[in-house]
Amino acid sequence: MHRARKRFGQNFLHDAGIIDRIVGSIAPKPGQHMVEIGPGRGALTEPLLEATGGELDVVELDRDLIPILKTQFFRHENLRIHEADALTFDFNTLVTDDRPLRLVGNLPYNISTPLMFHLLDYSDHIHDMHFMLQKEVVQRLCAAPGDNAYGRLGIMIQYYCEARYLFTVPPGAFAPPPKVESAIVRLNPRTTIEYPADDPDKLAVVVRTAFNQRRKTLRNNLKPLMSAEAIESLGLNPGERAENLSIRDFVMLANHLSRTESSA
Ligand SMILES: C[S@@+](CC[C@H](N)C(=O)[O-])C[C@H]1O[C@@H](n2cnc3c(N)ncnc32)[C@H](O)[C@@H]1O
Repeated sequence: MHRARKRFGQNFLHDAGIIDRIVGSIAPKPGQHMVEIGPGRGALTEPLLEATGGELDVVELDRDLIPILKTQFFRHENLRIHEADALTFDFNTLVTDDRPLRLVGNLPYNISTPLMFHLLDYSDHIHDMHFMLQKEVVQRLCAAPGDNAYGRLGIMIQYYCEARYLFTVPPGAFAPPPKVESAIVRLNPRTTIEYPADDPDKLAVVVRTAFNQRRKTLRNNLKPLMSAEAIESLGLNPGERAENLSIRDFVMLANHLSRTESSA
């Protein structure tokens, strides 16, 4: 018998109603290229295989789960089991035709943020991603300017993806139950970025610096990068706080930084 491992963030789904609701929101169809990250003991794998007509890629790190999955799904010859760390896995190796990937995962909470950033590298090949995450993380991913949860994570992810909070999942849906509530998020990589940054790395720097001390103004937080006059010249109020700026505002600040640095 496989014992749930804390190290791998193993909280297995066992509530049939919640599993149905998750798969219903994903709405997988035959012929689509679904990929599940962290299949665990197969709670989502089974209905995903059923919906796609038997084709699925899964990426699982815990090597003790691999033989269990192989035994459980031995009839499914189009289930491809990859024993790998999703954080370093090259998702391009799964792209073998013109079908975009649809990613699904009840993710270990400790890897969720780095994993989402890793997956952004493949966004050209991804149609959508549905993840179960800690509720607070989903709130941050989907937050709008002015929300308490609005900050670095939401801005950087929403720059690349549309993010939607689908629903909350209580701890009792898992065995063992986690200490916190969870939620399902849908991320759709944008086909075109409305306000592109000249250099996305500069956008990351500006956002990080602007939120350095949340209660402080742009004038104060951005001092190491630009003057209050420069902020004003972009039509922004230096007395404003970062939490009230739109993604477009951050892009303007980042582009100002790239342009002044390249002309210096
Ligand atoms: C929260 S459990 C979910 C299991 C199953 N999908 C479910 O819903 O019951 C997370 C799963 O991700 C796996 N995992 C943890 N870290 C991983 C990583 N870096 N790469 C791939 N899988 C990982 C764990 O072993 C576990 O099976």
